[in-house]
Amino acid sequence: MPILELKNVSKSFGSGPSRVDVLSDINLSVEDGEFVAIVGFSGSGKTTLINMVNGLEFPDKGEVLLHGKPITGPGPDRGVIFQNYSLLPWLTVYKNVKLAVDEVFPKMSKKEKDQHIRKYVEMVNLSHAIDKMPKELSGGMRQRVSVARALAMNPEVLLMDEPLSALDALTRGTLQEEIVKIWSQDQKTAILITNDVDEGILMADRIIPLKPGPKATLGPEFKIDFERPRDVTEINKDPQYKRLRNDILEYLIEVGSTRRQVSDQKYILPDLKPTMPGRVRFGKKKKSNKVKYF
Ligand SMILES: Nc1ncnc2c1ncn2[C@@H]1O[C@H](COP(=O)(O)OP(=O)(O)OP(=O)(O)O)[C@@H](O)[C@H]1O
Repeated sequence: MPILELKNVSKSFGSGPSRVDVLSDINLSVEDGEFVAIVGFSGSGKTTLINMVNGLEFPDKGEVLLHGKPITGPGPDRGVIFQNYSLLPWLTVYKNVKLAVDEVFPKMSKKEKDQHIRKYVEMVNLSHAIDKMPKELSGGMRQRVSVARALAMNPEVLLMDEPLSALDALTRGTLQEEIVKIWSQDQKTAILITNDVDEGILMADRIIPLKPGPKATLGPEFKIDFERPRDVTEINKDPQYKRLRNDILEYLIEVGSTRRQVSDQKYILPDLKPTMPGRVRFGKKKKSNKVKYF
């Protein structure tokens, strides 16, 4: 059974003339341990989609199921990393992580808890800053704390809503690497919301475009089967990577322009920036380096 399923999900906001039909007929099935990226235009409904998985929003139609049961609210089985860090400014790095750990593991001994917190802070390379306040940290460091906090809760599913989009390319590359490393070590299931096709290709097993709304729905999936750990330099040189990237972008641009003809809503295209400099390697190893198309 898939760990997560969205079945015929539709979601609107408001009523009467101000009603916005954001998502329509969304179907998604995610297997345990998979890394899925949902890529789409700004304003197409990506956050609404992830909020339903997180239990912050509920579908008007259809159902969102975790282990076959409807999601009724947020829970420790799902860890979320947002774009805007969401750290408590009056707590140190250690205490920001501890707050989450206290909530999820109330029975853990003081010593175990301390080791647990330090392990995750170490995992994101922030041991040297463990007693610093958020205001003393750079954007990338703050986002690392968010990653450590989400992972220290040991969720089954890691939900990431454009977690790296505010960061510079180098920090972004390093954090992409760290997230994939931890995902592969801890065998988590991960859902990444991004507007960056390259990020999806480097990190995920599958990319699913969200067609822009109104009534946005999921498009055909693109299987990403590059060998892991993924070497950015090697991938950048691979003609299959270029083909795959072009196919996804072309698809997004095509559905974007079709939708614009039937809607006056404005969309911002996903990132079309050049690929990052080759420095990092991504995730666990896979047998084949063939790219599959569906
Ligand atoms: N609580 C709400 N009430 C009314 N409208 C909403 C609400 N939440 C989202 N919307 C609308 O739903 C649409 C999709 O928003 P959403 O934030 O899900 O898009 P997104 O793809 O995540 O955008 P971005 O990439 O810019 O973050 C937008 O038109 C937004 O104004």
